[in-house]
Amino acid sequence: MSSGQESPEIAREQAYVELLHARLDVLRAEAVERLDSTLASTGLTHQGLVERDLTASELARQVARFENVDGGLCFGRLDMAESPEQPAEAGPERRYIGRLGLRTADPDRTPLLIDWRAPAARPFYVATARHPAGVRMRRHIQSLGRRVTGIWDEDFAGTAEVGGDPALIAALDAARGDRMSDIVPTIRAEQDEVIRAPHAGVLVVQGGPGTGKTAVALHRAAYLLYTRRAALAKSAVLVVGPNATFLRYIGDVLPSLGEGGVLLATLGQLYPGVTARRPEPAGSAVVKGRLAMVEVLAAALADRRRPPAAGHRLVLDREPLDLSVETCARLARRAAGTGLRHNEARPVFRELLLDELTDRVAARYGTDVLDGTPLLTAADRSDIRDELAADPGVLATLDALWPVLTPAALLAGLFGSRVRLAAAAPGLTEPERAALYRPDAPDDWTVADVPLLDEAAELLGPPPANGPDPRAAERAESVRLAAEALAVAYGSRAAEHEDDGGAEELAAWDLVDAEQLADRQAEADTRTPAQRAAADRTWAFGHVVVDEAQELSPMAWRLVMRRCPGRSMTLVGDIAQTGDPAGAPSWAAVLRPHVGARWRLAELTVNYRLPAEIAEVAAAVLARIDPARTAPLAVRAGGERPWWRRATGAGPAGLAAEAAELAVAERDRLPAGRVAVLVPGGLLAATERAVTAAGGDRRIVVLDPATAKGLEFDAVLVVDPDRVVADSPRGLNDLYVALTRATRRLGVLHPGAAPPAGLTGLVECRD
Ligand SMILES: Nc1ncnc2c1ncn2[C@@H]1O[C@H](COP(=O)(O)OP(=O)(O)OP(=O)(O)O)[C@@H](O)[C@H]1O
Repeated sequence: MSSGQESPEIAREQAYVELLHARLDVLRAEAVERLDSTLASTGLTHQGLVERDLTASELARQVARFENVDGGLCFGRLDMAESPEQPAEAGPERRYIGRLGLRTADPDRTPLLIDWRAPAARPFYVATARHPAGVRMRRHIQSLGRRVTGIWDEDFAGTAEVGGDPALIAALDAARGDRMSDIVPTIRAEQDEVIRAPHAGVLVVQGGPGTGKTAVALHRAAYLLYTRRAALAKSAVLVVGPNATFLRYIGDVLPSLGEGGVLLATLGQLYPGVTARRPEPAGSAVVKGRLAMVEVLAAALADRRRPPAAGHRLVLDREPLDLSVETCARLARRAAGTGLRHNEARPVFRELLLDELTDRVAARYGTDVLDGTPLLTAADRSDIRDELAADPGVLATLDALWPVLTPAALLAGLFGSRVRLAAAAPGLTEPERAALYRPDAPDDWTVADVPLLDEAAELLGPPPANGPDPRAAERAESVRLAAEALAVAYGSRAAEHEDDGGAEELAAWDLVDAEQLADRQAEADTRTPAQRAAADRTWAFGHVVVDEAQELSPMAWRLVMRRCPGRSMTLVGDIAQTGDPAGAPSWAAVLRPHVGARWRLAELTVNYRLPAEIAEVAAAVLARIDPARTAPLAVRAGGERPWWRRATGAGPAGLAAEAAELAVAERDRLPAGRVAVLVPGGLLAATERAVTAAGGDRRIVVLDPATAKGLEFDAVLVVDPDRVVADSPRGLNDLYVALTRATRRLGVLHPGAAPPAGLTGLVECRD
């Protein structure tokens, strides 16, 4: 690896990188200027305003893209082997690889930088000495901001070093911040294959901790947004993560690759209008996650339509009219028989009820004594029906026998009543029903309630609309105007396309159609597709990524599958890390109900997070979870042995104080980076207090293993491993998660006299 200013090659690359930045600066300045003048335009007509908003949001996106890729713009170079197609005088082809594509401003529009996702960049990731993929020399370019700090060449013509990768090792050895970084300069071949896999269908990416599943899933999202821009920019990509801490951790990766427009959400955020904050006892989460809840909800709905035991009485023209249980049940059966969802079938039930009541009222007038024909004409009957339709008693009857229901009302009604639970869930045991019973705060939801609300919304359908939409004509006019605006925007599109031509470009006319645009304009709606998707339960995402997918319950899978009817999905996870008792026992079991056997499995086998010494400790725990599973291979050795220490402090407060002291010492050993104290849930509050008292700062975090899932830290202290295991039916998996979070140092604080059971490879620390 060459480094330092003195190398002439570095100076040459520095000059090229400066040229790239100069081009990027020009493009950014142009975009900013166009954005400013677009926003400053005034006195516009309705159509002009629509056009302005459209252009402004597209330009703002471009500016953000240019700004986000500024650090580490170019990270590689390929010198291609000579090919017969290449004119001899042109010399061998040279490609610079970077975070986006750039071309010269002249009419030739020669490529200056190739987007890492373009096909032309692929050899950078897959070329090997044995299969050079047309590459003669691959160069890794390291930089700090705009300054080139080092280069490293792999010469596939066989004269220089091949193997190892200082750029990768430097990336892995770097201190961790509180945000994940992108890995575009150092993506490995097995990861590249997953990233560029065809978009269609369900792809499961299984891999042990630290194999780059999260990184790969996010880069795959960026890749799909690049290659399928037109479709995905409209339909948006959804990334589902296990908790808010995790989403914050990964939140910078896509923007650093120049990709916004992706919705990151936890499962608890996937039902618009609900924020799932209520804590959930483990027992009820398991029951709520079971597939049996589909039938429970359907039975709860049927229960809400059950006729009263004594039938239903209403008063019409001061005379009582009784609907027997059989009559009510017959009407309900016929309405349900339409196959419509509950709220959608209400107008049908209403018609049936009106028919029944009209017959009954008409019968009061009797028939002609001579020929037995009804005394009322068809017109009379029609008048009676109209009067009945407006009668408050009839409306009350409709509400009693076929009420409009919201998902929240159905669920709160079920959980709030032991009687309703018994009627709807006879197949559950008494303790399981007791776990669901919740009489207080009906509108306070848990994460496990969210898939149930979604299921209920599917059963119920939207509440019925009343009459024709008076705004229909107004809207039709808006759609017409918006279509005109789009046509203008399309006609005046910039000729400049800065990518290497390998993918479709994102443009306004790809993002919206006239109808969407009209909606936006009518409501002054400047939301992106991702923002609109977040507010719409029925949104069909173009691609869905689920991280830590092993944690989803069967009910949660039903919700996620509904968000992606096209089944273009990337599911990443590790069955050995399943901590949620409602989570996945195997990928096949999880996916069978939704896609049968039509899914592909890709495995990642190399561990980029753990040094070999820590990986060895974790591997022994993995063998206890499932002896058939192979631990991923650590890519580097750290040189520091994981340690354990006997806790001497008395009780939880003593243990917490000792943990805090050790955490502060770990932090002080590290020049930069972060320390995590991973404790059983019951010790969280005490340890947080103790860390603050011991002089903790932002570089020390206290978490339970479930929240630490997916995260990583320079040093990790696992407190009371036996209790971590004992705390949950999948406690060993939780311990495995806790032991696999450290990039450099791992310590264990153990209250017992003997060394921690089942943790091999730790050295005792006595000082
Ligand atoms: N090719 C790579 N180049 C540089 N760093 C990498 C590479 N692949 C993975 N990493 C780094 O390894 C670490 C682990 O990656 P990631 O969190 O994606 O793993 P994971 O498989 O999702 O782990 P877990 O199962 O524990 O959540 C991250 O710091 C990531 O940036």
